Amino acid sequence: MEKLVIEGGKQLFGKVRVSGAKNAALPLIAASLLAPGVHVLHNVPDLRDTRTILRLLESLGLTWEREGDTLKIDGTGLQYSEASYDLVKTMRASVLVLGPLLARLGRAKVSLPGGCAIGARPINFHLMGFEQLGVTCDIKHGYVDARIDGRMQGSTLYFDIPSVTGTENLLMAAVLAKGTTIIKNAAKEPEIGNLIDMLIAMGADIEGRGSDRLSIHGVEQLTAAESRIIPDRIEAGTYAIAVAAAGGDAVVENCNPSHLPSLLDKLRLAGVGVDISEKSIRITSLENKNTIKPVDITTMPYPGYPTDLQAQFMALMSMSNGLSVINETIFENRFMHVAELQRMGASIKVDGRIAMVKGLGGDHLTGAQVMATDLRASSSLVIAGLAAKGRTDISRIYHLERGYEDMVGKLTGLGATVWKENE
Ligand SMILES: CC(=O)N[C@H]1[C@@H](OP(=O)(O)OP(=O)(O)OC[C@H]2O[C@@H](n3ccc(=O)[nH]c3=O)[C@H](O)[C@@H]2O)O[C@H](CO)[C@@H](O)[C@@H]1O
Ligand SMILES: C=C(OP(=O)(O)O)C(=O)O
Repeated sequence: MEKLVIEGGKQLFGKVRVSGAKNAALPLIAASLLAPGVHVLHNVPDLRDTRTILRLLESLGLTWEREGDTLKIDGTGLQYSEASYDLVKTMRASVLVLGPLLARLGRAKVSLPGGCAIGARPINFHLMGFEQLGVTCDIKHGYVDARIDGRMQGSTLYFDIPSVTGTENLLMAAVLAKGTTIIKNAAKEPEIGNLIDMLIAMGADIEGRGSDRLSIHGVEQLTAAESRIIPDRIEAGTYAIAVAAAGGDAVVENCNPSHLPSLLDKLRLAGVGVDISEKSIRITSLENKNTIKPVDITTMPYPGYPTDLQAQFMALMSMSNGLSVINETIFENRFMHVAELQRMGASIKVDGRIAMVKGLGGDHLTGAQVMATDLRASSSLVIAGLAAKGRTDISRIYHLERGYEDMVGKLTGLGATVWKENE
């Protein structure tokens, strides 16, 4: 297994280019199950998770080829097969094949993902939605066995909590259903807009893009199309926070600042320089390094503060000059990074879903041996390691590789001293 080593304490300068979004690439790749022919996707990041979903598609009879960041997926050879536990346990988003398989074959058998380090993460909303469209879903031997004779029938669905992959799964099911499906309290994350654009390019009829009420008028068939994955807002936010924490002056390029309203506001409140243009964010944190102000955050569905940037902001707040309160409302167990940040000198107390962070100033963190527990917990340790004095060794970086393309190369390009080593 590999670990990541960082010699901290260096400010970051220059430019870093953001890759395509993991959380958009996964549903768009799954959507290629919906129609035969060659689907062309541009700006696809090469990540552990995108490789996993492509292996899953291969197991269902699809073929694909990659040239640079362009992926061509041939949806013609689709045949019924199970999505096995071995694949699903490494990536929960594998459940995204359920909707398209039901739409095209009327049958899907997908391993239940189970919980993960950040929470229980049930998929009851997905299953309830499919059942309302006429599907029978049985849970047997750890698998969801879902089937319907003929086409699904459009219906009105309501989510108790807006679920991102739930909305995506039901969108992909409803596009080929008979009649109209309405999804109320749908999630509004930009990745859903990206999926809707792809589905419309394939011939789907969807209204309400960007709102929490989606109307999907089912069509009889879809055709393969060409789409582009949006920039990864979480990767962009991670590098923006990294520059704020380590200090420096750098431009996060090829991103969409309008997808990060809450983070950019919070960084400004923390005293960090934030200048945005259409496709880039310049972060300046030169004199500020020792005067980061404490700022509270509460994670919320989009456009609220994203849970996927909570751990990274906590690393920054541990270097502020005061008390900040972090309220995690989305996942019940997303504070696994706290104990590791404490090993680096952070002062954080957790009470249920609230973390109280006592910032001890910009020069307080010290490098340590720490362990990554999930994807974003890992990136918060990277941020702390960049800002800390001395050497930080982060083990289990396979978590990081699920969602960050070439992080070592990108940080090195900003002037950081960072490398991978065998453990
Ligand atoms: C691949 C992908 O896009 N992953 C993202 C997606 O995950 P994911 O789609 O799994 O997260 P959801 O939006 O579904 O989860 C939101 C909340 O709803 C709950 N819930 C969800 C579904 C369900 O059937 N029952 C239920 O109770 C969850 O436990 C959670 O508390 O959105 C999360 C919230 O922005 C992000 O952290 C993940 O990075
Ligand atoms: C939680 C995340 O991903 P997933 O839903 O794939 O676990 C994430 O991207 O931070």
